[in-house]
Amino acid sequence: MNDIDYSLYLVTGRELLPSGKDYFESLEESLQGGVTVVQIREKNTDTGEFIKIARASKVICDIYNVPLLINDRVDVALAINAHGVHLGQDDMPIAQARKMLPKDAVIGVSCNNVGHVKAAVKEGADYVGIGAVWGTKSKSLTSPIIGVRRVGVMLEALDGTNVKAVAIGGIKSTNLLRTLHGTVSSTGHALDGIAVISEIVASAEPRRATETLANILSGFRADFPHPPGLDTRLTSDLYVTGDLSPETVLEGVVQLMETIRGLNPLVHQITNTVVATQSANITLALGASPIMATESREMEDLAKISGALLVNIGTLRGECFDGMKKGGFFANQFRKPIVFDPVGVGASAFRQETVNELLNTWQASVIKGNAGELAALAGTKEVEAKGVDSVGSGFKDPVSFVKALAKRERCVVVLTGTTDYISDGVSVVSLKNGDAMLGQITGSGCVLGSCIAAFCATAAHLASDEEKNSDGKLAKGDMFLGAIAGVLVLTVAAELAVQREDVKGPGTFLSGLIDTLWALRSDDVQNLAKVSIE
Ligand SMILES: Nc1ncnc2c1ncn2[C@@H]1O[C@H](COP(=O)(O)OP(=O)(O)OP(=O)(O)O)[C@@H](O)[C@H]1O
Ligand SMILES: Cc1ncsc1CCO
Repeated sequence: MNDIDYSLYLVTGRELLPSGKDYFESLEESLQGGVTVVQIREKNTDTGEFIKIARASKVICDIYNVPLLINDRVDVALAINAHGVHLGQDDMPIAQARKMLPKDAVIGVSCNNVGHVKAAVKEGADYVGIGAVWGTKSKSLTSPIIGVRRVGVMLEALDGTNVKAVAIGGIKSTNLLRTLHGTVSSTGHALDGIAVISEIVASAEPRRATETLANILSGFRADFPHPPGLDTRLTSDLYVTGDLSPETVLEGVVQLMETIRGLNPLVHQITNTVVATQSANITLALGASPIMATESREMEDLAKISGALLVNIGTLRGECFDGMKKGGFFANQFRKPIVFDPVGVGASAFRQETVNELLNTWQASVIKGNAGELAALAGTKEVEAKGVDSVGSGFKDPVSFVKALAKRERCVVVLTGTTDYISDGVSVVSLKNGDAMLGQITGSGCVLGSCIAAFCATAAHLASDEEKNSDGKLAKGDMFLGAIAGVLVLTVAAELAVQREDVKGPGTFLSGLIDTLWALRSDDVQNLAKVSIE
C-alpha cells in the first residue's frame, strides 16, 4: 500500500512539548493544521505504555483519516493495528517486518547515504526517510548531517521506482523552502514530503505551526508541479512572455537599467578586503546603494531591508563564516536574491569545505565564477586555477558545462572569461562584451558580482504581483535577466572606458570605469551589446 500522502509527516516527541501542553491536544491541533501522516516515536517508554499512547493516538488520527506509523516496534504496530512501521538502519530488517505485518502495511526506513536507499528499494521499502538534512536538537535523532545538496543524489537513486521519500532532521519553516529547492535531484526528482518534529511538537500553537509549513509546501508545489517530471525551468520570465531572443533579453536589460536609479536598491555585500571600496563605488555608480557588513549579529536586520545579498569568499577568514552563513540563511528566509562568488574555491581545502557548507545552508540565486572557480565547484579538473585566477583557455564546451552546473545547483550560473556564459539550467546566453583591460585590474570578477546583485535586486522589485504573493520561490523576479544585466552593464562600460582620453592604463581605467558606469545610458548597452542565445 503506498497511497499515503507523505507531504507533511509529523514525528512525535513528547519530551519536546512546551510545558503545560498536553500531548494528545498537540497531536489533534497538528492534524487540524494539515499533518498528513503521523509516526509515533517513543524511545524510552515501556511496551505497555507505548501501546496505550499509540492506541489513543490512532483514535485521534482516524478521526482525521490520517495514517499512523510506529517507530521501530513491529509488535506495537501489530497490537494497535497501525498502518505500518518506520525502521532505522539498526532495527529489524524490512523482510522480517514484512513477514510479521499485514500485507498492506507500510514500511519506511531511515537512510543517510545512497547505499541505504538502494538497499531499501531492493528490500521492498514503501518509503525512505532521508536525513539528517540539517543539524537537529531532537536528541532522539542521531543520524549524521548530510546537507541539503546530498539529498538529491539519494532521490536520484529512486528514479523509476515507486518508493517515496521524505526528508528529516531540523526542517523548520525558516529553512523549508531552501530544503525543498535544494533537494531536487538533477533528474527533477523532488521529495514526496518533509518530516518535522520540534517545529510542530515544541510549538505552543501546533496548528498554526503546521499551517505555516503546509503553505510553504503548497507554494513550492505550485511552482514546481509534483510529481515534477523534467520541468526544470528555474527563474526566467522570458519563457513566459515570449521567445528567449537577443531582442527580448535586451528589452529586459533596458527595463532594469531604467528602473535601478529610481529604485536605488540597497545591496548588502559580504565581500573581500581587496575589492570592498571599489565594489561599493561601482554599486553607487550603477544607481544602487551599498552596505558592506560582515557581522553575523546584524544579518537578520539587514536581510529585511536589503534588495539583495552578495557573498564573496575572496579573503575568507573563520570570523566571516558565521556572517556568511547567517546572511544567506536570512536572505532566503526573507526571499532576497543571493549572488555567490566562490573566489579561489579550488585554492585550499578550507575554501572548498566552506563553500560546501554555505551551499548546504542556503540557496543562491546566482553563482558566478571564472572557469577555474566553477571547475573546482563542479568537481572537475578540466580547468585549473592559480589562486583566484583561472589558468588556460577554459572549458572545451562551456555551454554544456554552465547549463549542467545551473541545473545541479538549481540557480543561475555565470561563467566569466573573454566570453561570459550565463545559464538558468535550460538556456545559455553568451555575452561577448568586455575588454582585456578588465583582466589588468584586480577584482573585476568581484565587482561584476556587485553589479549582478544590484540588478537582481532590481529584478526582484519588478516581479509580478502574482510572483510576489507566491510562497514557492526563494527569490522573486527574473534572476536570469538580473545576471545578464549585471554582466552587460559592466562589460559595455569597460569598452567605453578604454576609449576615454583620460584612461592610460589600469589605474586610470578603474576610475574611468566608475565614471563611465555612472553616466552609462541604456542606449549604449542596446547599441553595443553582443548577445547570443546558444
Ligand atoms: N580579455 C577579456 N576580454 C573581454 N572581457 C574580459 C576579458 N577578461 C575579463 N573580462 C571580463 O571581465 C569580467 C570579469 O571576468 P574574469 O573572468 O576576469 O573574472 P575573475 O577572474 O573572477 O576576476 P578577479 O579574480 O580579478 O575578480 C567578465 O565580465 C569578463 O567578461
Ligand atoms: C587578489 C585577491 N585575493 C583574494 S580576493 C582577490 C581579489 C580578486 O579576486
